[in-house]
Amino acid sequence: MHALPHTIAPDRLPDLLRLMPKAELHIHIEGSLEPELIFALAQRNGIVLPYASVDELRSAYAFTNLQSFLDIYYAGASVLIQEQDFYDMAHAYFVKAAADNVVHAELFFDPQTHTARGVAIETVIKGLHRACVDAQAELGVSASLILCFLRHLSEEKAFETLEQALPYRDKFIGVGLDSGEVGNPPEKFARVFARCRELGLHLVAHAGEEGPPAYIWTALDVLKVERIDHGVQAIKDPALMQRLAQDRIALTVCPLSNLKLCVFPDLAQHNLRQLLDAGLAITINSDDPAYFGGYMNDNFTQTFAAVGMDAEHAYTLARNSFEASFIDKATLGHYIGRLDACFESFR
Ligand SMILES: Nc1ncnc2[nH]cnc12
Ligand SMILES: [Zn+2]
Repeated sequence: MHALPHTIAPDRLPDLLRLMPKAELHIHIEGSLEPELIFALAQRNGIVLPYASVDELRSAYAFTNLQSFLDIYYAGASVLIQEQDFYDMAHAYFVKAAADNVVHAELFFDPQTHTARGVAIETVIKGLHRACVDAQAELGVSASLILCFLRHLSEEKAFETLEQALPYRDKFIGVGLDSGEVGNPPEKFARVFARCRELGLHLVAHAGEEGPPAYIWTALDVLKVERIDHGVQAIKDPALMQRLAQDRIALTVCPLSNLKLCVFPDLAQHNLRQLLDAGLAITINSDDPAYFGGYMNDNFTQTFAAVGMDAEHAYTLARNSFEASFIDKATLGHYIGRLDACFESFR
C-alpha cells in the first residue's frame, strides 16, 4: 500500500525531506574529502599542499565546468596513501550520510587515481570496504562499492585496472565510468564493459552530464548499463526520454553538482522536475559533496525550494532511490516499509 503524501502540509515539507529514509546512488567517495581532512591526511603522510590553509583551499573551489573541477579533485585525492586514509574518508562520509537519513549508499571509487601514484589497489579497496562493513554495524547504513574507470584514460588501462581488482571481486558490486565526458564516449569502453557483464558485475555510467544524448544511447545500447549517472541532457531527445521512461532506467541526478559545474545557470532552471513529471525514474544525489557545497539533504531541500515540488515528489524520489539500487528484494521491501511509515507519521 502506498502512503498518501499529498495530505502532508507544505510547511512540514523541509522536515519530511530531511527525515525520510533515502538511498544515495551517486557519490564519488573521493568527492566527500573535506578540506579539513585533506589537510589532516597531508600532515599525517608528510605531504606539502600547494595551499596555505583550509580556507585558501576552499576558496579555490570555483568551477566553470566539469574539467575545472576534476583538476582540483584529483589533486585533493593525492593525500590518500594508507588503507586507514581510505577508511577515514569513507567513515566521515557515512557519519554525514546517516545524519541525513541515508540508509543505503552505493559508493563510486576511482582506483586509477590512486594506482597511478603507486598506491596498491588492495589498499584502496580494503580501506573502503572495511568502512562499508562498519557503516552497517555502527550506523545501520548498508553500503556497497562501485569501481569506476576513468574515461579520459584508455580502455587498455581500464582492463589492467579490472585485472588488478579481480582478487577483491567480493568487495565491489559493479563498475561505472566517470571523469571528463566530452570526447570520451561510452563506446570507447565497449569491450571492458562486456567483460564486466560476463563477470556478473552491475553496470552504470556517467552520460549526458555535459555530453550529448547520443552518449546516453550508447551507454544503454553498447555498454548495457542499468542506470545512467546524471543524464540530464536526455531532455533534448524525446525518443530517448521515451526509452528511459519505458525501460525504467534510473537517472542519478545531482542538482548541486550541476549548479556548481554550470550545467544549469541556477537551481530554479534545473530540469529535474520536468524529468520526474515526464515519468522518468529520477533520483537525487550529491556527487562530490565536499566540493559542491552540500550532502543529500542540502540537495533535497535546496532543489525542492528552487523548483517547487511537493510531498508526492518527495515520496517518488525516495522510493525511486531504493528501487533503482542494487539491494536484494527483502532489503528493498524493508526500506520501502520504513519510507511508508515515515510518510504515515507526517499525516
Ligand atoms: N560529476 C562528475 N562527472 C564525471 N566524473 C566525476 N568524477 C567525480 N565527479 C564527477
Ligand atoms: Zn559523478
